[in-house]
Amino acid sequence: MGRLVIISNRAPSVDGSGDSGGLVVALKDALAKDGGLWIGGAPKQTDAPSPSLIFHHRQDFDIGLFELEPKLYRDYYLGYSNSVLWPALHGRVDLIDVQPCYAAAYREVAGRLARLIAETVRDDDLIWVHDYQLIPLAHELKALGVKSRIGFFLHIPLPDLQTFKAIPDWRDLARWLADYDLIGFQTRRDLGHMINIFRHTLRGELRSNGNMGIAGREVALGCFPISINVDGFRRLAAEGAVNTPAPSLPRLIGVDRLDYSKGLPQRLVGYQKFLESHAAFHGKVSLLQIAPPTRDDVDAYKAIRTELEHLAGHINGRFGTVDWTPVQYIHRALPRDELAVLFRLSRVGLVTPLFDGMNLVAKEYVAAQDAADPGVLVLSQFAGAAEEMPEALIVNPHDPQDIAQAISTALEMPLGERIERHDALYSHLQDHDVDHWCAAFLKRLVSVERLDVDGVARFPGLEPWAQVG
Ligand SMILES: O=P(O)(O)OC[C@H]1O[C@@H](O)[C@H](O)[C@@H](O)[C@@H]1O
Repeated sequence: MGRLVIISNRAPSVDGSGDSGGLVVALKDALAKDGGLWIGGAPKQTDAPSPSLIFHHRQDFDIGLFELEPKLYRDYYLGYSNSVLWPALHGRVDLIDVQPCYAAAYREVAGRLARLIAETVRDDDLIWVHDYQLIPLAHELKALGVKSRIGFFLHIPLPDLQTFKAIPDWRDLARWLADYDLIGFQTRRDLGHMINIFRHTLRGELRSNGNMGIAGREVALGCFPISINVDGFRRLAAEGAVNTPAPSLPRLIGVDRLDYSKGLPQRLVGYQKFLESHAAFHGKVSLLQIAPPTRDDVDAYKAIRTELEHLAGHINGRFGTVDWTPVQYIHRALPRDELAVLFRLSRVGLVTPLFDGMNLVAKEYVAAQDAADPGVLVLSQFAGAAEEMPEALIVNPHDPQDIAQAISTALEMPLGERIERHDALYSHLQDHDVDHWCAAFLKRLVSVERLDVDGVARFPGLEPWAQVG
């Protein structure tokens, strides 16, 4: 039986430190099952990259690191990945920065990485590629004769066809995506966009089994909403809260990387509107916004930071008193256990991105609550999480009045209604935690029929994966 091989731009740490959140938690168990391998970028760049993967053996799985030169990395990561694809796929075509060296670096990295991977994978390995930084990988691997099944999961949104076409290389991207055996999306929204893009670009035909026929082969598509370790996060919050005093005022909380897709200025403007129209709450509520820095070297990120800091200062200057600071703003990351407790002790969770693949903060906020006295989640209609969390207060993040209204509804919501909404949200999460996500994707990847090229279904005997979870 083959191994599970995960490939992502960032690799987990080689010593297991910092494993507590995100993708590593999600994939660790599946990887540990049969001696899995995780291939990802080395944390540092070098002028003399190693000509092969650098392997590290961890107790639970192996890690293979690839190295890149600083300029190539910049053009591939800050450039094409985060100055072209990230804004475009988040619908911010106005922020796309097209430079010829970016696209070339993006392809170069995928090509180089494919050569390193081809040296180590076997036909019966199951390859799972993650996210927008590595879209051309299946194409490159197949060109090198790699016969493993290859799945891809897009963690961020896929926009509609017109927006997608704003990317200069949109045809290539569509073709590269069509080289995967299975493509997974966070939402039905994104899945629908992919079907439309394949139809328009590659004359793809939707089959009755949900796959698409493209140029003589089938590409399986599916919706697999990512999640968190629900029980673990609930325990972290409950245990940590035991010795933490409750805040003196009911608190609203927001936790987001300082990214323009997160709708942070719009959120503050909504809060400002709320304060304008609810004088009774002056001095009686506060907003804690934690916004750790990210991709600081990209201009669009510098601009959003300036805008947010200006707004926070403006609101505090306008409404604050000697005893009351309406907005507390923290521009650094806090440890996960501290965040869990802050979520539990906050009356309202504000998750109002302008466009988001999923948004796990929404799920963490719900998991962290005390079921007997839960807080209320205010959630953007454009977060992928909104498809699964209709019992949140759903808002339009572009409409400050809507945000203001939701804040006041949340603060005034009776206990019975808070419990009812939380119960519904929490029980859905319990049935759809991160293990469920991982198992569902792998089960589907294993079951993909590969009748391509020579008309023969390849790679039988991978059934054990279908039992994950
Ligand atoms: O650029 P960074 O810091 O590696 O972050 C990338 C990640 O950012 C996260 O916000 C996205 O949800 C992931 O999909 C993405 O891969």
